Amino acid sequence: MAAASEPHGTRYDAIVIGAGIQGSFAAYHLAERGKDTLLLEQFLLPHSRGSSHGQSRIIRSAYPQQHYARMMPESYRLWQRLEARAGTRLYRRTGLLVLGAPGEPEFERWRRAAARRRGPVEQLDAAARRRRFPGFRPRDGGAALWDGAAGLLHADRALRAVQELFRRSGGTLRDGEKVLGIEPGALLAVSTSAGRYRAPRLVIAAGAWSSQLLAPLGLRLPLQPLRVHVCYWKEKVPGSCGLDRPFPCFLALGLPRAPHGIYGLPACEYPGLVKVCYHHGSPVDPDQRDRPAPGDRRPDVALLRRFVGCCLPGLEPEPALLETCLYTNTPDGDFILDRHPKHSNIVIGAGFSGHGFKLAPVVGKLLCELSLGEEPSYSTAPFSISRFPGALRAAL
Ligand SMILES: Cc1cc2nc3c(=O)[nH]c(=O)nc-3n(C[C@H](O)[C@H](O)[C@H](O)COP(=O)(O)OP(=O)(O)OC[C@H]3O[C@@H](n4cnc5c(N)ncnc54)[C@H](O)[C@@H]3O)c2cc1C
Ligand SMILES: O=C(O)[C@@H]1CCCCN1
Repeated sequence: MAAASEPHGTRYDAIVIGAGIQGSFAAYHLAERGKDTLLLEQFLLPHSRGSSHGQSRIIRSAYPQQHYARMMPESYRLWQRLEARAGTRLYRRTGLLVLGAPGEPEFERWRRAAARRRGPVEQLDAAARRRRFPGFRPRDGGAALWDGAAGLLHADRALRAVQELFRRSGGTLRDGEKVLGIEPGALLAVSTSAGRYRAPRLVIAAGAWSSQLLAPLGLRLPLQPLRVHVCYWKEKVPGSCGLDRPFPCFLALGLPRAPHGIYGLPACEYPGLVKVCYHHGSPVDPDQRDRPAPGDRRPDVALLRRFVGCCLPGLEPEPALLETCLYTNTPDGDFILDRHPKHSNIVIGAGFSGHGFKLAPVVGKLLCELSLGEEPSYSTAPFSISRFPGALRAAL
């Protein structure tokens, strides 16, 4: 059914704010369910100012938390379905090495989770790791897990594909249109820089900008936008660390000077350049992302130099390219997927804490189910707003 133009704003069945990967998947699921859906994006698409740009994101089943591991089989299936429908390749299998040290608490958490599930994640002894992956020279006495089905997702291409399918399912995508105000109610209203729209349900998936939209709705969530440096390192031997080489994605845990972990992916978006980054950043206003504070000496880049120099002998230990991206972190690193505590027809998807891309097909489905008032396919208890009592008090 086409959206109806009314004196108080064009009417839709659902409005989604934010055309990053989470909002785009939420909108796609709503449109697939026959809902006349409007997806609003403040920037002209494509853009690189949020969290979903670039050409590589890790996808893995290895997860220390059950609530994510349980969603991964369906997420892989939905990515496959998207590939088939869009007729484009989004997933490349590379495997994932999880590097750590026996007895180190974080690594043990991953190891116990892998053992409990008896799934696709196996232990790798030091000799096997050296033989199969000579490009890695981890610490003495180190240990490894191997997730053989893991790989990478082509992020920009995936975002384009899901937005295209959303449109093909009858959805309306309006970019370059910033949401300026939300009036709650049974039929809520959304005002933008270019118009006014009404709908009985709203999904807010505004990434690092979420707090700006939620504060006027009485909700103060502990969301911290972080500027993250994305560093690329040149192979010493051309072609040695590409997608077709025994150079998998990796995650190095429990490093004394890098408590949040260091990760990497084979050369993919730029020929000969391997992405190796620190899984953390510095607090930032998302509109000032590209203006680092004076005196910022990039301590993350310094620790990456040391890591590359000692553990990845096939790479030049100086970054060849540096880009920026945004994380939006919660204090516990878990997502927020919930209804607004006071306005139940407003659903929030936020705080993806640097690990949300792989799960976006399932996250979008959950946001769609929550906004349709249905029982979600997976328990959303770990993602609830009530785990932040301060936010609730402010809202009610
Ligand atoms: C460097 C980096 C590496 C990562 N690596 C991985 C990985 O390996 N694996 C993995 O699974 N995940 C990874 N992630 C995390 C993943 O990319 C994010 O969790 C995900 O992209 C978050 O998507 P989003 O839709 O919430 O946010 P965004 O992509 O930022 O989308 C939010 C959108 O809302 C729009 N918006 C905001 N306010 C308004 C408004 N008022 N009006 C209209 N539009 C608005 C914004 O412009 C933006 O486009 C990584 C992230 C980064 C930055
Ligand atoms: O979600 C992931 O798999 C990665 C892990 C390392 C940091 C970035 N995100």
